[in-house]
Amino acid sequence: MKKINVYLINGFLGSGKTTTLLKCMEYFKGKNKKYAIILNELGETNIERHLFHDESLYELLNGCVCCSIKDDLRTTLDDLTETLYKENIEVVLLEGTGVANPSEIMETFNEKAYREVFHIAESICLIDSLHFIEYTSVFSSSKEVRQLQKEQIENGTMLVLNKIDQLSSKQAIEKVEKRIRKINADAPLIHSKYGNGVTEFLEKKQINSNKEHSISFHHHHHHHIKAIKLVQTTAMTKRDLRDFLKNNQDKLLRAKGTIKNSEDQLWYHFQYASGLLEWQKVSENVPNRKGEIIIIGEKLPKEVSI
Ligand SMILES: Nc1nc2c(ncn2[C@@H]2O[C@H](COP(=O)(O)OP(=O)(O)OP(=O)(O)O)[C@@H](O)[C@H]2O)c(=O)[nH]1
Repeated sequence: MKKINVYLINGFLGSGKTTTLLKCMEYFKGKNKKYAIILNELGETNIERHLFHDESLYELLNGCVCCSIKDDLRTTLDDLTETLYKENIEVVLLEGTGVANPSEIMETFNEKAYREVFHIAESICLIDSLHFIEYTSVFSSSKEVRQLQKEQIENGTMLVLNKIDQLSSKQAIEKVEKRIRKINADAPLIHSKYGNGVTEFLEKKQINSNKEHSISFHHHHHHHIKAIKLVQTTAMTKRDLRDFLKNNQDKLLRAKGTIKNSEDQLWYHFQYASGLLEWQKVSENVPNRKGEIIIIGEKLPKEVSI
């Protein structure tokens, strides 16, 4: 039986994984290939669920805990295997958490039971061009963060230097590339803005070969990045949130969520990555909606309130 092609989308927090996943979904839709999505989210709820309508969606919600992800993934893959053929699913798109080591995921797919069904077609590693140097510098990042990024890049079969629009000079791009190449000298590398170019690469590759390639895993443990989920119980203004993020910027790597703004009583999704905060008005109406904020960082206190 023909194996199901799996596309892993990894990369550090805020590097553009979801943006790229959405582009991949469009691509496979255009090819009339049915896909299932596996989201490996931090925190207990998937904040980005609203981006995925009517899709075959599976969620791994405890992804940040080293190793427990394997059990979660096995359960998901067992469920998925049952429905794959019934629903004619040909492709699986899996987005890792920004802080998971992709080798855990690859190792699970490589177990005998799953190897017979699935084939990892590509392990796409997104890199945030603007912050990569900072995130891998001994002066501005922790050992855990550096190690994690190294593992993600080592395990990529395709490297995507994303957010290239944020780098102003050729020299800056070369510096990032040089550092990436020290970690992974062989995988093809593309420059990208908002995940553009990834599907074109996949298309070209598919035309050139249908051969299976073997992927080796590089695996280390131990990182102390954690996610905290906050439920919004009291009214909040956009400014409250902005102040909170600003005051905690040294500890925060990423935040996202949905909140009700007490000024106009409207709901907003927000994204905070690399120090930048973006808002998007919520269009869909969900009865009894609750505000939710996921913050991800190092050295976060046990309890946080905004
Ligand atoms: N300027 C710029 N912004 C980008 C680019 N790609 C993505 N973004 C923005 O960066 C933010 C994070 O992008 P996501 O696609 O959510 O990143 P992610 O890797 O899925 O984030 P996590 O799931 O938290 O790890 C969003 O606000 C995107 O719109 C890019 O190429 N350039």
